[in-house]
Amino acid sequence: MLTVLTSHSIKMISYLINCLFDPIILCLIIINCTFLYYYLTSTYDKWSKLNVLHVEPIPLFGNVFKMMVGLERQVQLFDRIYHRFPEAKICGFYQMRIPYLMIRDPVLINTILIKDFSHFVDHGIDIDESVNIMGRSLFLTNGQKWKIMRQKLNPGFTSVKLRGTHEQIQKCTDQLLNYINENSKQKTDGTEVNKIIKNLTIDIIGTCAFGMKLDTINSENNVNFKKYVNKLVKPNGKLIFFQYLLGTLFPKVIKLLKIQTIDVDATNFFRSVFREVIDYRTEHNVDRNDIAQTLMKARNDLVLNSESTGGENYCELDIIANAMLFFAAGTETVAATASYCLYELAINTDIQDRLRAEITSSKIKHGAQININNEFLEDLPYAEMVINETLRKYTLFATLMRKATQNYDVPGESITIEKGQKITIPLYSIHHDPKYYPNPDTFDPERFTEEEKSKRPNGTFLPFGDGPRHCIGKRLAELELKLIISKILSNFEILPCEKTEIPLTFKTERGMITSKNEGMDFLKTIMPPEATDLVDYFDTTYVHRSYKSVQHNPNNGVRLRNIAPLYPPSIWNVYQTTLDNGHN
Ligand code: HEM
Repeated sequence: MLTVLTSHSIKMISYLINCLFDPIILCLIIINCTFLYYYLTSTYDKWSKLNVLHVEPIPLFGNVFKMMVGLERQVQLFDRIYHRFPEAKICGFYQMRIPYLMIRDPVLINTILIKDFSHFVDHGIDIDESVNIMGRSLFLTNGQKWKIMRQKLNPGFTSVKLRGTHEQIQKCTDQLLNYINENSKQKTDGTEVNKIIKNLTIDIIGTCAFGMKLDTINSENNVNFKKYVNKLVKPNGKLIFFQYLLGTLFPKVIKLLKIQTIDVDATNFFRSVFREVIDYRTEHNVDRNDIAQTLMKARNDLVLNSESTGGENYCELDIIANAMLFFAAGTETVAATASYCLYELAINTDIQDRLRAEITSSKIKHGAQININNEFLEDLPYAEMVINETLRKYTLFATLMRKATQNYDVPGESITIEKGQKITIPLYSIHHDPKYYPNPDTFDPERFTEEEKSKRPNGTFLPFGDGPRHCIGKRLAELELKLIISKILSNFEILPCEKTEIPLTFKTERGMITSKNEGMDFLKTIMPPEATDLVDYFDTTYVHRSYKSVQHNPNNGVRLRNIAPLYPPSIWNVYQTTLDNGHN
């Protein structure tokens, strides 16, 4: 058998070699290669013609060779280009054969995102909606179709609407606390914080966007939900290969091939779930004033009655795509940010202590010891500083993207950005530029005091983007983050454990910068049982830890005096009384 195969292979190879020396075939190969070479490099003179500073491209790869062969991450590529021209407002590079313009100057960024937004409406990612339903979602739709859909969905994310979801979100975070509590009793070597917060965020979007109680944290019944959300957010080899690789080189061929790049089962699953929600709500006259209701109203206005569609056609799939997008965009992002934040709090206990003190005092001030209320959430300035610093240091998306939808004369420069030009705004690099953030690798919430913020130009802090196309879920994400952090810190002390990776290493997955070894995943959460009497007072274990350190530390008192100013007098008095009453 083997001999037969080998003799066949030899014949085949010698036939091919003969072909190669056939003058006609050789000629055809040379013509094709020349044509291909010309096609792949024909765009490479764009930036030199326009006198834009740029990185010299190499055939086929442009400037992304290192990234394509795995020698650098996407964020490193953009950072390399950003630092290559430190004085330039804009610079050019080539992603394979496509010329990109990087906007470096914060003032220009601000103008493009906000004042001159009408010239840069689109994200500029072309995904054929007939092969991937996500092409219909808000993130990927363009022009007028995006504008109308965004107007319809915006009302679901206003502060007033979100207030209506506090209770739902709070119930989910309570489940999280119970889970951590049980888990930390059973597992003493650390809690997989990131994993359980991911489940929590699925529950939160489930309740807010679908009006469903999923309880992913506790039950394995929701394997379907977990499975299909994962399919939406996990890297999809087919999508990367056909859409991003071949699609960049031969967009027309890929359009013709119509290869499905999204899991059809996931689409069908979300479709049937959303249908059930619609049927249930219609039948039972449920009007919950939540995001699900906003989606249903959009369906009524744009699909069923097709009023105010400005000539655009919408169908049921457009609505389902957005429900799916909320899961894809609203779960991993919040979970990763919350986990990074807890990681930093675990290794910076002074920040953890100060934050807990603020949470405790705000709870008492606003009577939110049992049920968190709106006044409490709005009175957490230090928590906002800590969250902003997390969003800066752990910028999830390396860049923002835009495409010029009209010709645009760059103010103060002799260059016109042509209609169709793709633009990159290097978020990560700006958030880590020592010019705006000295010692950028240090976690320092003080960068976000009002005074420090006023020293930086607009356009230097954009974790959610900016302007009319900024992240629609920004308020929801901030609300979730405050709730998650304040609930956890009120009940647990967070410490690094053996599995915690210090410092963290990173990778880029699905365009999102994530920790490589899930190193921020494992943290120790402790709630010593003997602290419960103090927990009654403060709903926190902070006092217990200080109290313990007082007990065991020969210099006791010193630490207490040091931390005293962090507490408002009311709390400090109770604390002292507790110690005086014999706990010391
Ligand atoms: C920490 C959490 C989050 C971060 C850092 C984040 C970041 C971003 C960024 C950078 C953009 C692009 C904005 C631009 O182009 O100017 C975006 C868009 C978007 N985000 Fe978020 N996001 C987060 C959470 C959420 C949540 C919770 C939801 C929804 C439930 C959500 C839904 C969306 C949607 C639908 C878009 C597309 C908006 C449009 O094109 O009109 N995001 N997000």
